[in-house]
Amino acid sequence: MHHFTYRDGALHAEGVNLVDLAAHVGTPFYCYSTATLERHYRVFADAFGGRDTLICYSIKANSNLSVIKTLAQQGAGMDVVSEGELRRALAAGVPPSRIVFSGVGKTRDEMAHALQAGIYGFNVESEAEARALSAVAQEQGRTARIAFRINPDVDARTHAKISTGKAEDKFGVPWNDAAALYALAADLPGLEPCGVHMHIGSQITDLEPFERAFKLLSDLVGDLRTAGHTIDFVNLGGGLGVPYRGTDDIPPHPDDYARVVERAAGALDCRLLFEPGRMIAGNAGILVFRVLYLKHGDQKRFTIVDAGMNDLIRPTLYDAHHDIWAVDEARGQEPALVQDIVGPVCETGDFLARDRALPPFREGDLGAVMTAGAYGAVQASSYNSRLLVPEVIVRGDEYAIARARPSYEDMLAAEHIAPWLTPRKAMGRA
Ligand SMILES: Cc1ncc(COP(=O)(O)O)c(C=O)c1O
Ligand SMILES: N[C@@H](CCCC[NH3+])C(=O)O
Repeated sequence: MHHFTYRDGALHAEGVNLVDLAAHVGTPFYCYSTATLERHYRVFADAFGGRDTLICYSIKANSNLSVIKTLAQQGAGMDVVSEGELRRALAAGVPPSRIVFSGVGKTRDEMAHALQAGIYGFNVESEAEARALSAVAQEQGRTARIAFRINPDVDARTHAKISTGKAEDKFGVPWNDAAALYALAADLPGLEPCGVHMHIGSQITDLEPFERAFKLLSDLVGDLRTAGHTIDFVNLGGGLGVPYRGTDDIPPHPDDYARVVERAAGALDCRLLFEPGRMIAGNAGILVFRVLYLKHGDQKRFTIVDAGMNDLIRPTLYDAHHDIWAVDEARGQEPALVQDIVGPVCETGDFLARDRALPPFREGDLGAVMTAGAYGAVQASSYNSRLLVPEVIVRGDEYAIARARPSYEDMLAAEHIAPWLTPRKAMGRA
């Protein structure tokens, strides 16, 4: 459920009319709903009511500081994958004790920074990383709480590019190596192997892979405890899918997901950590565009809009489907036309929708790409020297520009022409 609805003939984000917002901010822009962010966090948290949980919102899905702070105020911890994300979480006032650090390629500097900050723990993805973290912790005289990320070789039945728990994926350590790695970590100075982590992929719409993976993880915890390790938390990662096609592809409800967790890991007597990203932010954001031109090719009708693959790369990268709505309600009720919605970027793959029956947009119309709150703005670029897309957050009738569109001056000021390219003044030599 989200808070983007039609009122008085125009699409609103909560109480804010998107026609007015577009006039103030200019298009394209992302728009986030506070109420949806809060609701999704609550639905997820409430599914585990009564349990000792730490829900670490996965910042990579949407790392806007206002989004992070909105969730932190609900009690969310954060899952970060870089020093940049760690700094964002800290800047938004998230207590370090609620932050976990994931990722296959943490640098020693990043580890040092996170250790100094006093984070809850590290998800460690290789023996080499465990050794590096041990060395960094020793230098600082600190102890790093760690969970090895276990690769269970389970097919998450999602898009190949966002599946992370198969043996051929770069993530985690092989299931069969786990016992030896925990034994090693227990011997290495500066490490406290006290958790187990797993994250099998993203946009998962089927509970069965979760069930299989969590069961394996639970068995592993039993084995590790028998081997003498104190395991006080299990981190079940994120991955729960969201509906991208209106009401056609409703993924499992967090309550059903919670039942799977309970069945597989409920008896473990330890803290449960989660790292949901998309499930919290996906439906809380839209990308608003304006139609520039209409063009009828030999075979197709193209609606050329001012948002492109640099602003939202998911359709290009994963052939992802996003619903597209007209901001003008009346336009949305006219008979649909099959068309491609394409951006201005000079790439054939620059499209937001292909061969889709959509409203008969006209020049100047506003449209909204739905379910764009996760992996949207964070994956935007300035390809074709287009200005990085701004982000707006709404709460009730209020809105705030949470990240402003840079100016062309900002864009040019970030670069320096190599000195040898600027002709030197004549030195007065004969
Ligand atoms: C380690 C880890 N945790 C959590 C997430 C968040 O996943 P999702 O947005 O699908 O919930 C990801 C991304 O897939 C991840 O790599
Ligand atoms: N970027 C992907 C999700 C990646 C998940 C990261 N572990 C998407 O847009 O669907």
